[in-house]
Amino acid sequence: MQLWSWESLLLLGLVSIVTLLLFVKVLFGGAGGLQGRKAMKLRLPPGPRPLPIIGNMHQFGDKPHISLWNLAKMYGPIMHLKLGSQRLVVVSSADAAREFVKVQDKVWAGRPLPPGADIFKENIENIVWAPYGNYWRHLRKICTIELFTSKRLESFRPLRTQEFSQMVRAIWDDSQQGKVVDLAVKISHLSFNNMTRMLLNKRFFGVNMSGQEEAFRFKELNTRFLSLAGVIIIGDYVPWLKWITVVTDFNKYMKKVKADVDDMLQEFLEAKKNGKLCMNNELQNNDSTTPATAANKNQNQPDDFVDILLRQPTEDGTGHLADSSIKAVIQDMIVAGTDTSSNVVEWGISELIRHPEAEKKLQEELDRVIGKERIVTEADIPNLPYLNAVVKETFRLHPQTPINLPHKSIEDTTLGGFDFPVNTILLLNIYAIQRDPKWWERPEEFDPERFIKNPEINVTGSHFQLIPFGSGRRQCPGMPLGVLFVQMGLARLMHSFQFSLPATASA
Ligand code: HEM
Repeated sequence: MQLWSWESLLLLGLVSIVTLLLFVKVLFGGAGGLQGRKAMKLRLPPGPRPLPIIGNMHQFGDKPHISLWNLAKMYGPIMHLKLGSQRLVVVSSADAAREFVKVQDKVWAGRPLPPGADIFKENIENIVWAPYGNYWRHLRKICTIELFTSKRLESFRPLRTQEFSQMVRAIWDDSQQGKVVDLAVKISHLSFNNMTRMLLNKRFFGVNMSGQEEAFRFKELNTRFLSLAGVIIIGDYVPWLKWITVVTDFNKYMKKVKADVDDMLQEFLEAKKNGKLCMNNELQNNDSTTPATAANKNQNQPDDFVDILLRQPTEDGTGHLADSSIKAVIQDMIVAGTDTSSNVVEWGISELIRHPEAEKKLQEELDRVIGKERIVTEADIPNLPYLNAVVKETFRLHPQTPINLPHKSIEDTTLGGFDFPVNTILLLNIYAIQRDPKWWERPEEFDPERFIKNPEINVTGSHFQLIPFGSGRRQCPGMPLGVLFVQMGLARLMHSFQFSLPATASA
């Protein structure tokens, strides 16, 4: 099935706009309608002039982070735009970001509805899209005190070690057989396995795995679902153009993807409840890093996330978390936590290949601290400053959400001398912030040394010039896991292999 791009929807929308433009102009008297009069009283930030009906939608382009960055160079770090009738504030500097998500953290902790929410007409149960309120707070609390504690993450350490060893082994085996190794696929499967083992105690990809087809289907469905989250649906912003998604069958497509993902998650949940989802022992027995017997495997198996979620109460304490909420959380973790993490490792490797002096330096550090006789462990990470610098520099140049997930104001507010009515959408241009020459010398260059000189700058959300996980109440709850995955991914790969460009390729 073809995925509809927002451009094609926009094109269809424009056709109808042309025919209706005249009518609307007469009806609302140009900019003098109620919206217009209200806007005149508000002190709004500068920004490009919106067109009637579509607002600034045409200025987003196919790389909105770049288009918005270019606009910010003209209009400043706090910029006002419109998507249809929806107000947006686009923030492109670290100082302004601090004001919005630290000083006014709570005011901007809302989320707009996800794309196409109107098509589904269901309560939103995902953490990612849940409105700011009791339900979202309850799920975040479960994340903080149950799922992402250091103790819990530590309990999954042997499992992560196994998965990393399996990846290294698979790359080695393929290369020994003269096969072309698709590193991106290997890292992506590793990330998926890592996550599904933590979530469901289920491993999808790898040698002798029976469920490859199921795995590809699940992963493909999730990828489709993720791509839908980034689509701009014209009817969400121009309500009288909702019919476009009906005539183009786009709403049917969205419903089908959502239903397929839901069916699959329901299957996993049922299997889990009936004790039918279980790791096979083949991995354990193949792995040289963990002493293995069938008996100690079951004994050592930590509770997975679904085990924990099944024990959680509802937010009002009257029962257990509904299946629909548990499925939404599983989906959040897979969609938000797998490709994001593996993409950063892939970018890190590609930057190191293009900068052989940095690759050499990292390998010398690994050889000096770990040596050739043992593998890198998570306990080694604090002793690897150059690795940490490479990781931060990769997060800086390659943020996985170049424009942060949208936030929304939950009340009227004033900031920097500007007025923002309730329900204004906030977009942080992380890409622009992390390349701002005010903070970064030669910002386009991959240069881990900048973090050797300033080791105190980190990604945890208190240095606003580096916020790949966002900051404030809505900050990524999976950050500790994401960072660990990238650190270990780069360390294990760089400790095990020498990467270089083929003689015919250029950096
Ligand atoms: C390198 C890896 C990752 C990156 C770069 C990343 C980045 C982000 C960013 C930028 C946000 C939006 C923050 C905001 O709205 O201000 C976010 C939200 C979120 N992330 Fe991550 N993330 C990563 C890994 C993970 C992992 C491993 C998980 C879970 C297992 C996860 C789960 C979530 C969830 C549930 C949210 C929504 C939070 C909310 O709305 O309250 N992420 N992530």
